[in-house]
Amino acid sequence: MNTVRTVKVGGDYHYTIAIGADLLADGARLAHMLRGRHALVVSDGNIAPLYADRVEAALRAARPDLVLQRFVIPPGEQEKTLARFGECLEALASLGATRDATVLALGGGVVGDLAGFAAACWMRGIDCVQLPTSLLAMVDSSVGGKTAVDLPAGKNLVGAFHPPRAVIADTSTLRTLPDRELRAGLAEVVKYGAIFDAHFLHWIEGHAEALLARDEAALAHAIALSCEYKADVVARDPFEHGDRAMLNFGHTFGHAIESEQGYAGTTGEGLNHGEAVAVGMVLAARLATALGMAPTEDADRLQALLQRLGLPTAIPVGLAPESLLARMRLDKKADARGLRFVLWTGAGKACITSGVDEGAVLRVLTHG
Ligand SMILES: NC(=O)c1ccc[n+]([C@@H]2O[C@H](COP(=O)([O-])OP(=O)(O)OC[C@H]3O[C@@H](n4cnc5c(N)ncnc54)[C@H](O)[C@@H]3O)[C@@H](O)[C@H]2O)c1
Ligand SMILES: O=C(O)C(=O)C[C@@H](O)[C@H](O)[C@H](O)COP(=O)(O)O
Ligand SMILES: [Zn+2]
Repeated sequence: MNTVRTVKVGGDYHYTIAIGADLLADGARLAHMLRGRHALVVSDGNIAPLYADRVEAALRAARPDLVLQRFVIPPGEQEKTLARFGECLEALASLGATRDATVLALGGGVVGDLAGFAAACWMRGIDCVQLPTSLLAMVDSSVGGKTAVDLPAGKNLVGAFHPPRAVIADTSTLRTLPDRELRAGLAEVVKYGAIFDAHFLHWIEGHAEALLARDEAALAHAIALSCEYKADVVARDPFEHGDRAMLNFGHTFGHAIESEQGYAGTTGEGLNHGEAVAVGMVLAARLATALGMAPTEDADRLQALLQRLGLPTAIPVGLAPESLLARMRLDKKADARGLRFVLWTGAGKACITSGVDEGAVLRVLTHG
Protein backbone atom coordinates (compact mmCIF):
# COMPACT_ATOMS: atom_id res chain seq x y z
CA MET A 1 0.00 0.00 0.00
CA ASN A 2 1.19 3.50 -0.79
CA THR A 3 1.51 5.31 2.55
CA VAL A 4 1.13 9.07 2.40
CA ARG A 5 2.33 10.91 5.48
CA THR A 6 1.05 14.40 6.07
CA VAL A 7 2.53 17.17 8.16
CA LYS A 8 0.42 20.24 8.81
CA VAL A 9 1.91 23.70 8.99
CA GLY A 10 -0.38 25.62 11.32
CA GLY A 11 -0.78 29.26 12.18
CA ASP A 12 -2.03 32.11 10.02
CA TYR A 13 -0.46 30.71 6.82
CA HIS A 14 -1.48 27.08 7.10
CA TYR A 15 -1.00 24.34 4.50
CA THR A 16 -0.26 20.65 4.28
CA ILE A 17 2.90 18.80 3.37
CA ALA A 18 2.16 15.41 1.76
CA ILE A 19 5.03 12.92 1.67
CA GLY A 20 4.84 9.64 -0.23
CA ALA A 21 5.75 7.61 -3.30
CA ASP A 22 4.37 8.41 -6.77
CA LEU A 23 2.52 11.55 -5.71
CA LEU A 24 3.50 13.38 -8.92
CA ALA A 25 1.26 10.99 -10.86
CA ASP A 26 -1.72 11.75 -8.62
CA GLY A 27 -3.54 14.23 -10.86
CA ALA A 28 -6.47 14.65 -8.51
CA ARG A 29 -4.19 15.62 -5.62
CA LEU A 30 -2.28 18.10 -7.79
CA ALA A 31 -5.37 19.58 -9.42
CA HIS A 32 -7.09 20.00 -6.06
CA MET A 33 -4.54 22.71 -5.23
CA LEU A 34 -5.30 24.84 -8.30
CA ARG A 35 -7.81 27.63 -7.92
CA GLY A 36 -7.79 29.01 -11.47
CA ARG A 37 -7.26 27.82 -15.06
CA HIS A 38 -3.61 28.82 -15.50
CA ALA A 39 -0.59 26.96 -14.22
CA LEU A 40 3.13 27.33 -14.90
CA VAL A 41 5.42 24.38 -14.20
CA VAL A 42 8.86 25.76 -13.29
CA SER A 43 11.72 23.28 -13.33
CA ASP A 44 15.37 22.82 -14.26
CA GLY A 45 17.17 21.09 -17.12
CA ASN A 46 17.91 17.94 -15.08
CA ILE A 47 14.47 17.51 -13.54
CA ALA A 48 12.13 18.56 -16.35
CA PRO A 49 13.11 15.67 -18.68
CA LEU A 50 12.56 13.21 -15.83
CA TYR A 51 9.34 14.44 -14.26
CA ALA A 52 7.63 17.38 -16.00
CA ASP A 53 5.72 15.23 -18.53
CA ARG A 54 4.42 13.10 -15.67
CA VAL A 55 3.14 16.11 -13.73
CA GLU A 56 1.59 17.76 -16.77
CA ALA A 57 -0.11 14.56 -17.98
CA ALA A 58 -1.56 13.92 -14.53
CA LEU A 59 -2.83 17.49 -14.31
CA ARG A 60 -4.32 17.47 -17.83
CA ALA A 61 -6.15 14.22 -17.13
CA ALA A 62 -7.67 15.67 -13.97
CA ARG A 63 -8.27 19.18 -15.36
CA PRO A 64 -8.71 19.11 -19.18
CA ASP A 65 -9.56 22.84 -19.17
CA LEU A 66 -6.18 23.80 -17.71
CA VAL A 67 -3.94 26.28 -19.57
CA LEU A 68 -0.54 24.83 -18.76
CA GLN A 69 2.97 25.90 -19.73
CA ARG A 70 6.50 25.02 -18.71
CA PHE A 71 9.47 27.23 -17.83
CA VAL A 72 12.83 25.50 -17.51
CA ILE A 73 16.09 27.00 -16.23
CA PRO A 74 19.54 25.44 -16.51
CA PRO A 75 20.40 23.54 -13.32
CA GLY A 76 22.52 25.02 -10.56
CA GLU A 77 22.83 27.66 -7.88
CA GLN A 78 24.39 30.04 -10.42
CA GLU A 79 20.95 30.25 -12.07
CA LYS A 80 19.14 31.50 -8.95
CA THR A 81 19.44 35.04 -10.29
CA LEU A 82 17.44 38.18 -10.89
CA ALA A 83 17.79 37.51 -14.63
CA ARG A 84 16.12 34.05 -14.39
CA PHE A 85 13.53 35.52 -12.05
CA GLY A 86 12.71 38.09 -14.74
CA GLU A 87 12.42 35.34 -17.36
CA CYS A 88 10.05 33.44 -15.10
CA LEU A 89 7.83 36.53 -14.83
CA GLU A 90 7.90 36.81 -18.64
CA ALA A 91 6.77 33.18 -18.82
CA LEU A 92 3.82 34.03 -16.55
CA ALA A 93 2.98 36.95 -18.83
CA SER A 94 3.09 34.77 -21.94
CA LEU A 95 0.88 32.21 -20.20
CA GLY A 96 -1.65 35.00 -19.55
CA ALA A 97 -1.60 34.08 -15.85
CA THR A 98 -4.44 35.66 -13.92
CA ARG A 99 -4.41 36.27 -10.18
CA ASP A 100 -5.85 32.82 -9.52
CA ALA A 101 -3.01 31.15 -11.45
CA THR A 102 -0.60 28.70 -9.82
CA VAL A 103 3.15 28.26 -10.07
CA LEU A 104 4.21 24.64 -9.67
CA ALA A 105 7.82 24.52 -8.46
CA LEU A 106 9.09 21.13 -9.65
CA GLY A 107 12.66 20.63 -8.49
CA GLY A 108 15.24 21.23 -5.82
CA GLY A 109 15.71 24.29 -3.65
CA VAL A 110 17.00 26.44 -6.51
CA VAL A 111 13.81 25.98 -8.50
CA GLY A 112 11.68 26.25 -5.35
CA ASP A 113 13.25 29.52 -4.22
CA LEU A 114 13.16 31.11 -7.69
CA ALA A 115 9.66 29.95 -8.63
CA GLY A 116 8.35 30.87 -5.19
CA PHE A 117 9.78 34.37 -5.53
CA ALA A 118 8.18 34.78 -8.97
CA ALA A 119 4.84 33.62 -7.49
CA ALA A 120 5.27 36.10 -4.64
CA CYS A 121 5.74 38.98 -7.10
CA TRP A 122 3.47 38.19 -10.06
CA MET A 123 0.46 40.48 -9.69
CA ARG A 124 1.65 40.94 -6.07
CA GLY A 125 1.24 37.31 -5.22
CA ILE A 126 -0.24 34.14 -6.70
CA ASP A 127 -0.32 30.57 -5.42
CA CYS A 128 2.79 28.44 -5.43
CA VAL A 129 2.64 24.68 -4.99
CA GLN A 130 6.01 23.20 -4.10
CA LEU A 131 6.84 19.84 -5.70
CA PRO A 132 10.29 19.14 -4.20
CA THR A 133 12.47 16.52 -5.91
CA SER A 134 15.72 16.77 -3.92
CA LEU A 135 16.09 15.57 -0.34
CA LEU A 136 17.13 19.07 0.69
CA ALA A 137 14.00 20.56 -0.83
CA MET A 138 11.79 17.92 0.82
CA VAL A 139 13.21 18.47 4.30
CA ASP A 140 13.73 22.20 4.18
CA SER A 141 13.39 24.59 1.23
CA SER A 142 9.85 23.67 0.11
CA VAL A 143 8.50 24.42 3.59
CA GLY A 144 8.20 27.76 5.31
CA GLY A 145 7.78 30.26 2.50
CA LYS A 146 11.27 31.76 2.27
CA THR A 147 11.80 32.58 -1.41
CA ALA A 148 14.80 34.36 -2.91
CA VAL A 149 17.45 34.82 -5.53
CA ASP A 150 21.17 35.39 -4.99
CA LEU A 151 23.26 38.45 -5.83
CA PRO A 152 27.02 38.26 -6.45
CA ALA A 153 27.26 40.16 -3.15
CA GLY A 154 25.43 37.54 -1.15
CA LYS A 155 23.04 34.60 -0.89
CA ASN A 156 19.28 35.09 -0.91
CA LEU A 157 19.66 38.85 -0.60
CA VAL A 158 16.53 39.56 -2.65
CA GLY A 159 13.36 37.71 -1.83
CA ALA A 160 10.06 37.54 -0.02
CA PHE A 161 8.19 35.46 2.51
CA HIS A 162 5.50 33.69 0.48
CA PRO A 163 4.14 30.49 2.04
CA PRO A 164 3.22 27.77 -0.46
CA ARG A 165 -0.36 26.70 -0.98
CA ALA A 166 0.76 23.11 -0.52
CA VAL A 167 3.86 20.93 -0.55
CA ILE A 168 3.67 17.57 -2.33
CA ALA A 169 6.87 15.55 -1.89
CA ASP A 170 7.04 12.51 -4.17
CA THR A 171 9.73 10.40 -2.53
CA SER A 172 10.07 8.18 -5.63
CA THR A 173 11.93 11.06 -7.28
CA LEU A 174 14.80 10.53 -4.85
CA ARG A 175 15.77 7.40 -6.84
CA THR A 176 17.32 9.62 -9.52
CA LEU A 177 18.90 12.13 -7.13
CA PRO A 178 22.72 12.03 -7.41
CA ASP A 179 24.55 10.75 -4.28
CA ARG A 180 26.23 14.09 -3.71
CA GLU A 181 22.86 15.86 -3.60
CA LEU A 182 21.47 13.22 -1.23
CA ARG A 183 24.34 13.94 1.17
CA ALA A 184 23.69 17.69 0.86
CA GLY A 185 20.11 17.10 2.00
CA LEU A 186 21.35 15.06 4.95
CA ALA A 187 23.27 18.11 6.17
CA GLU A 188 19.99 19.97 6.75
CA VAL A 189 18.52 16.83 8.39
CA VAL A 190 21.45 16.83 10.83
CA LYS A 191 20.72 20.51 11.47
CA TYR A 192 17.25 19.69 12.88
CA GLY A 193 18.65 17.04 15.21
CA ALA A 194 21.48 19.32 16.27
CA ILE A 195 19.33 22.31 17.21
CA PHE A 196 15.98 20.78 18.19
CA ASP A 197 16.20 17.16 19.30
CA ALA A 198 19.04 15.20 20.89
CA HIS A 199 17.12 11.93 20.30
CA PHE A 200 16.82 12.65 16.59
CA LEU A 201 20.54 13.43 16.41
CA HIS A 202 21.23 10.10 18.09
CA TRP A 203 18.83 8.39 15.64
CA ILE A 204 20.72 9.90 12.67
CA GLU A 205 23.99 8.64 14.13
CA GLY A 206 22.46 5.17 14.32
CA HIS A 207 21.00 5.29 10.80
CA ALA A 208 23.76 7.08 8.87
CA GLU A 209 24.52 4.06 6.70
CA ALA A 210 20.83 3.34 6.06
CA LEU A 211 20.25 6.94 5.00
CA LEU A 212 23.24 6.89 2.67
CA ALA A 213 21.98 3.59 1.21
CA ARG A 214 18.58 5.28 0.59
CA ASP A 215 16.72 2.90 2.86
CA GLU A 216 13.13 3.99 2.18
CA ALA A 217 11.87 3.70 5.74
CA ALA A 218 14.84 5.62 7.13
CA LEU A 219 14.49 8.37 4.53
CA ALA A 220 10.73 8.65 5.06
CA HIS A 221 11.26 9.00 8.82
CA ALA A 222 13.98 11.63 8.35
CA ILE A 223 11.84 13.63 5.91
CA ALA A 224 8.70 13.54 8.05
CA LEU A 225 10.48 14.45 11.28
CA SER A 226 12.46 17.26 9.61
CA CYS A 227 9.22 18.67 8.19
CA GLU A 228 7.58 18.47 11.62
CA TYR A 229 10.39 20.47 13.21
CA LYS A 230 10.33 23.06 10.46
CA ALA A 231 6.53 23.25 10.42
CA ASP A 232 6.50 23.83 14.15
CA VAL A 233 8.90 26.76 14.13
CA VAL A 234 7.58 28.50 10.99
CA ALA A 235 3.99 28.28 12.27
CA ARG A 236 5.12 30.15 15.40
CA ASP A 237 7.39 32.61 13.63
CA PRO A 238 6.63 32.80 9.87
CA PHE A 239 8.65 35.98 9.26
CA GLU A 240 11.73 35.15 11.35
CA HIS A 241 11.22 37.75 14.04
CA GLY A 242 12.34 35.27 16.69
CA ASP A 243 13.41 31.67 17.03
CA ARG A 244 12.92 30.73 13.36
CA ALA A 245 16.44 32.12 13.03
CA MET A 246 17.62 28.87 14.67
CA LEU A 247 17.10 27.28 11.23
CA ASN A 248 20.03 29.41 10.14
CA PHE A 249 22.46 27.29 12.20
CA GLY A 250 25.60 26.94 10.07
CA HIS A 251 24.32 29.35 7.44
CA THR A 252 26.28 32.50 8.38
CA PHE A 253 29.52 30.68 7.58
CA GLY A 254 27.91 28.54 4.87
CA HIS A 255 26.42 31.38 2.86
CA ALA A 256 29.73 33.27 3.01
CA ILE A 257 31.49 30.23 1.52
CA GLU A 258 28.89 29.82 -1.22
CA SER A 259 28.98 33.44 -2.31
CA GLU A 260 32.78 33.67 -2.04
CA GLN A 261 32.98 30.67 -4.40
CA GLY A 262 30.59 32.31 -6.86
CA TYR A 263 27.85 29.71 -6.20
CA ALA A 264 29.91 27.10 -8.04
CA GLY A 265 28.58 24.13 -6.05
CA THR A 266 26.57 22.41 -8.75
CA THR A 267 29.43 22.49 -11.23
CA GLY A 268 31.64 20.72 -8.73
CA GLU A 269 34.07 23.63 -8.47
CA GLY A 270 32.71 24.70 -5.10
CA LEU A 271 30.52 23.54 -2.26
CA ASN A 272 26.79 23.26 -2.78
CA HIS A 273 24.37 24.62 -0.18
CA GLY A 274 24.15 21.51 2.00
CA GLU A 275 27.92 21.03 1.94
CA ALA A 276 28.55 24.67 2.85
CA VAL A 277 26.04 24.36 5.71
CA ALA A 278 27.86 21.23 6.95
CA VAL A 279 31.12 23.22 7.15
CA GLY A 280 29.23 26.13 8.67
CA MET A 281 27.66 24.02 11.42
CA VAL A 282 31.07 22.72 12.51
CA LEU A 283 32.49 26.27 12.51
CA ALA A 284 29.49 27.57 14.51
CA ALA A 285 29.99 24.74 17.01
CA ARG A 286 33.72 25.60 17.23
CA LEU A 287 32.82 29.27 17.74
CA ALA A 288 30.52 28.33 20.62
CA THR A 289 33.40 26.40 22.16
CA ALA A 290 35.76 29.34 21.68
CA LEU A 291 33.23 31.60 23.43
CA GLY A 292 33.02 29.17 26.34
CA MET A 293 29.43 28.11 25.55
CA ALA A 294 29.96 24.41 24.76
CA PRO A 295 32.57 21.69 25.30
CA THR A 296 34.93 20.70 22.48
CA GLU A 297 33.52 17.13 22.54
CA ASP A 298 30.16 18.37 21.19
CA ALA A 299 31.75 20.00 18.15
CA ASP A 300 33.88 16.87 17.62
CA ARG A 301 30.75 14.70 17.70
CA LEU A 302 28.94 16.86 15.14
CA GLN A 303 31.99 16.89 12.88
CA ALA A 304 32.34 13.10 13.10
CA LEU A 305 28.71 12.55 12.10
CA LEU A 306 28.93 14.92 9.13
CA GLN A 307 32.12 13.20 8.00
CA ARG A 308 30.44 9.79 8.21
CA LEU A 309 27.72 11.21 5.96
CA GLY A 310 30.40 12.11 3.41
CA LEU A 311 30.11 15.83 3.96
CA PRO A 312 32.96 18.36 4.10
CA THR A 313 33.70 19.92 7.49
CA ALA A 314 36.54 22.35 6.74
CA ILE A 315 36.75 25.57 4.76
CA PRO A 316 37.84 24.84 1.18
CA VAL A 317 41.46 25.69 0.42
CA GLY A 318 42.01 29.13 -1.06
CA LEU A 319 39.25 31.06 0.69
CA ALA A 320 40.68 33.94 2.72
CA PRO A 321 39.29 34.31 6.27
CA GLU A 322 39.07 38.11 5.94
CA SER A 323 37.03 37.81 2.71
CA LEU A 324 34.61 35.39 4.37
CA LEU A 325 34.26 37.71 7.37
CA ALA A 326 33.51 40.64 5.05
CA ARG A 327 30.73 38.58 3.43
CA MET A 328 29.27 37.71 6.82
CA ARG A 329 28.74 41.40 7.56
CA LEU A 330 26.04 41.29 4.84
CA ASP A 331 24.34 38.26 6.44
CA LYS A 332 20.63 38.94 6.95
CA LYS A 333 20.85 38.25 10.68
CA ALA A 334 23.48 40.97 11.23
CA ASP A 335 22.23 44.18 12.81
CA ALA A 336 23.52 47.47 14.21
CA ARG A 337 25.38 45.55 16.94
CA GLY A 338 27.24 43.51 14.35
CA LEU A 339 27.25 39.80 13.58
CA ARG A 340 24.52 37.53 14.93
CA PHE A 341 25.14 33.81 15.09
CA VAL A 342 23.20 30.69 15.85
CA LEU A 343 25.59 28.97 18.24
CA TRP A 344 25.35 25.28 19.03
CA THR A 345 25.31 24.62 22.74
CA GLY A 346 25.04 20.82 22.67
CA ALA A 347 22.79 18.12 21.23
CA GLY A 348 19.29 19.50 20.67
CA LYS A 349 20.15 23.03 21.80
CA ALA A 350 21.25 26.27 20.18
CA CYS A 351 21.02 29.96 20.95
CA ILE A 352 21.01 33.13 18.91
CA THR A 353 23.79 35.49 19.98
CA SER A 354 24.22 39.12 18.90
CA GLY A 355 27.31 41.28 18.76
CA VAL A 356 29.70 38.34 18.41
CA ASP A 357 33.32 39.48 18.56
CA GLU A 358 34.79 39.53 15.05
CA GLY A 359 38.20 38.58 16.42
CA ALA A 360 36.80 35.27 17.69
CA VAL A 361 35.10 34.65 14.34
CA LEU A 362 38.33 35.36 12.48
CA ARG A 363 40.24 32.93 14.72
CA VAL A 364 37.70 30.18 13.96
CA LEU A 365 37.89 30.99 10.24
CA THR A 366 41.66 30.78 10.39
CA HIS A 367 42.23 27.78 12.67
CA GLY A 368 38.91 25.87 12.56
N1 LIG B 1 13.73 28.55 1.11
C1 LIG B 1 14.31 27.86 2.07
O1 LIG B 1 13.82 27.79 3.20
C2 LIG B 1 15.57 27.12 1.78
C3 LIG B 1 16.02 26.14 2.67
C4 LIG B 1 17.18 25.44 2.35
C5 LIG B 1 17.85 25.69 1.16
N2 LIG B 1 17.36 26.63 0.31
C6 LIG B 1 17.99 26.84 -1.00
O2 LIG B 1 17.89 25.63 -1.72
C7 LIG B 1 18.95 25.54 -2.66
C8 LIG B 1 19.59 24.19 -2.57
O3 LIG B 1 18.63 23.21 -2.92
P1 LIG B 1 19.07 21.81 -3.53
O4 LIG B 1 20.10 21.21 -2.67
O5 LIG B 1 17.83 21.07 -3.81
O6 LIG B 1 19.81 22.24 -4.86
P2 LIG B 1 19.33 22.24 -6.41
O7 LIG B 1 18.00 22.76 -6.56
O8 LIG B 1 20.45 22.89 -7.14
O9 LIG B 1 19.31 20.69 -6.74
C9 LIG B 1 20.50 19.97 -6.66
C10 LIG B 1 20.83 19.26 -7.98
O10 LIG B 1 20.07 18.05 -8.03
C11 LIG B 1 19.29 18.00 -9.22
N3 LIG B 1 18.08 17.29 -8.85
C12 LIG B 1 17.13 17.67 -7.97
N4 LIG B 1 16.23 16.71 -7.82
C13 LIG B 1 16.60 15.69 -8.63
C14 LIG B 1 16.07 14.40 -8.87
N5 LIG B 1 15.01 13.93 -8.24
N6 LIG B 1 16.70 13.62 -9.79
C15 LIG B 1 17.82 14.07 -10.41
N7 LIG B 1 18.38 15.26 -10.19
C16 LIG B 1 17.77 16.06 -9.30
C17 LIG B 1 19.12 19.42 -9.65
O11 LIG B 1 18.86 19.52 -11.01
C18 LIG B 1 20.46 20.03 -9.24
O12 LIG B 1 21.41 19.76 -10.23
C19 LIG B 1 19.89 26.68 -2.33
O13 LIG B 1 19.69 27.73 -3.23
C20 LIG B 1 19.46 27.10 -0.95
O14 LIG B 1 19.76 28.44 -0.69
C21 LIG B 1 16.24 27.33 0.58
O1 LIG C 1 13.63 28.46 6.58
C1 LIG C 1 14.50 29.08 7.20
O2 LIG C 1 14.23 30.00 7.97
C2 LIG C 1 15.93 28.74 7.03
O3 LIG C 1 16.79 29.47 7.49
C3 LIG C 1 16.26 27.48 6.29
C4 LIG C 1 17.64 27.47 5.67
O4 LIG C 1 18.03 26.11 5.57
C5 LIG C 1 17.68 28.05 4.26
O5 LIG C 1 18.91 27.81 3.67
C6 LIG C 1 17.27 29.49 4.12
O6 LIG C 1 17.10 29.83 2.77
C7 LIG C 1 18.28 30.45 4.68
O7 LIG C 1 17.63 31.63 4.88
P1 LIG C 1 18.31 33.07 4.80
O8 LIG C 1 17.29 33.94 5.42
O9 LIG C 1 19.57 33.00 5.59
O10 LIG C 1 18.58 33.35 3.38
ZN1 LIG D 1 19.76 25.89 4.32
